[in-house]
Amino acid sequence: MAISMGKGSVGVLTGVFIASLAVVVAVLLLRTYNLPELKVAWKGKGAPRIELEEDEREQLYEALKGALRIPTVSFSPSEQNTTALEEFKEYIKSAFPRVFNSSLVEYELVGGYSHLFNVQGSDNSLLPYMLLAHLDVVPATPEGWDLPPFSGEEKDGYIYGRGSLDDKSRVIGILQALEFLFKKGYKPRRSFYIGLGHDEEISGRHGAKEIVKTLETRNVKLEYLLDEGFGVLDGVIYGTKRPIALIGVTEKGAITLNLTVNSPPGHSSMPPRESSIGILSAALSRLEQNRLPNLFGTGPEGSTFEQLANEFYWPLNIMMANLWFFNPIISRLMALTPSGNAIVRTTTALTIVNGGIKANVIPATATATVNFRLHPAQTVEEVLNMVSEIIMDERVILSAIKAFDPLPISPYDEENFGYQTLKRTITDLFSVPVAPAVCTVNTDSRHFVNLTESVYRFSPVVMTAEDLGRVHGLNERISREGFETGIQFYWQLIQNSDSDTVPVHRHSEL
Ligand SMILES: CCCCCCCC/C=C\CCCCCCCC(=O)N[C@@H](CCSC)C(=O)O
Ligand SMILES: [Zn+2]
Ligand SMILES: [Zn+2]
Repeated sequence: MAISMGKGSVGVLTGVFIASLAVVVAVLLLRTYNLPELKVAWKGKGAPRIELEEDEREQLYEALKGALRIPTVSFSPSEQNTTALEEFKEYIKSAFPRVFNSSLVEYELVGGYSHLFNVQGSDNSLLPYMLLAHLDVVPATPEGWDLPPFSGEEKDGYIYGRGSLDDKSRVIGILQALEFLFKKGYKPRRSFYIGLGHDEEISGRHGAKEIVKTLETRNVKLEYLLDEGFGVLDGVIYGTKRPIALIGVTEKGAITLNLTVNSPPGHSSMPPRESSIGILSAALSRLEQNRLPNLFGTGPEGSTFEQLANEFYWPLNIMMANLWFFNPIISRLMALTPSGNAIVRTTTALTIVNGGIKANVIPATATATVNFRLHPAQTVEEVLNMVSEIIMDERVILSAIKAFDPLPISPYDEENFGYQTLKRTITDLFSVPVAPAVCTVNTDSRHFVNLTESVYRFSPVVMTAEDLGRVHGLNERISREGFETGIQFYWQLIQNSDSDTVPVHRHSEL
């Protein structure tokens, strides 16, 4: 049936189309002008800044350098440098005498090499909080480094060493801040714990997990917990006008999946039509080619970009403020870079492959390992089902050797003490916008979810994209200034956490 329209109907339709377009544009603009104001001023005074003497300043750099010289390497899940872990124990005792000798501190060793400090506050009606860090590091050999990775040497204002970012600077930073606080006569009002794990790089099984067990037997509940995270990102998020602090309010889940293919072995002169290596390779290729779905906006990453909309240059600011409309474009743009892709979906990384023993032998077995990092909107079960459907080959035997769901989303509303205290401390010190974010890597904090719903991940340092590449990479280093600012952060955070009320901010021009 042919549909005919008169001139009048065309005019009406055009009018309706233009009016709808005008409404959409008006809504977009209105939402953009109503964006939350990120320049905040806080009611009441925060903790004052630390004033350091020159000798104290030198002392803090030396404390970090000494820690970097101890090679507390976690080589594999079954191999750690235990001599170095022993040495580290003695080292912190001598570097921070006030912390270890204070009558306000109960100290204990957990899991052999992890450290737990309970700092007694004067007001037992306040729930304690916890600062978490880890003292083990990933391996490093001197090749490719400007200065040896375990020398703690300094060049052009930067202290080099494995662990200078991840995570010894936080271990030393937290202890140094407390040492200075005790030196100035500080007595906390709110109790707090410091936990220093010794095996975070190999899952935290004997360190963080044992600390959790210890606290659970004492029925400890925490107001909030702070662990390592991405920090203040400078030029890392495409299109932003200035550095931005991201507080990790959740962590992606993970699956380590082993793939095995068995086939009859034999002489390479008479190969079968398909070999174990061929079948495995085809499965791996299908996994890499068929990425898991783009889920941008279904997890807390939507809040990150909406809250930061004002911080993007035009036209990204309008697009971020109106994800309900621009989601399809933004999600595709994000997927173009590895770091953006890690935010929008469950990622698939082929990490280990093995097969064959000799050039003229068809191997009986080929194996591979694939590491998935789960988007907050997916579960282990869903991902494993999708993976089976993508591989679609029963000859490939799948076995998950490690799997956990994405971590719960910690509260980041205006009523939450931990989030707002962190936010206040960050804005006072760094004067940058703060937003909740998904942490795309895993931390020891994931073991603590039964002790508090308020688990946050944030490292108090400004990081460029180049700096991020140094974490687990070559020439890991921290600037003198960056390290001192980090200590300042813990100095202020510990004092701000003494409050019994949630910090209140008012939107204003700063
Ligand atoms: C005085 C304080 C100074 C603060 C300086 C801190 C600088 C830290 C900057 C960035 C750190 C980035 C955080 C990276 C965390 C990486 C965690 C990680 O790799 N986890 C592993 C866990 C392995 S468990 C088998 C992972 O694979 O996800
Ligand atoms: Zn770390
Ligand atoms: Zn690490």
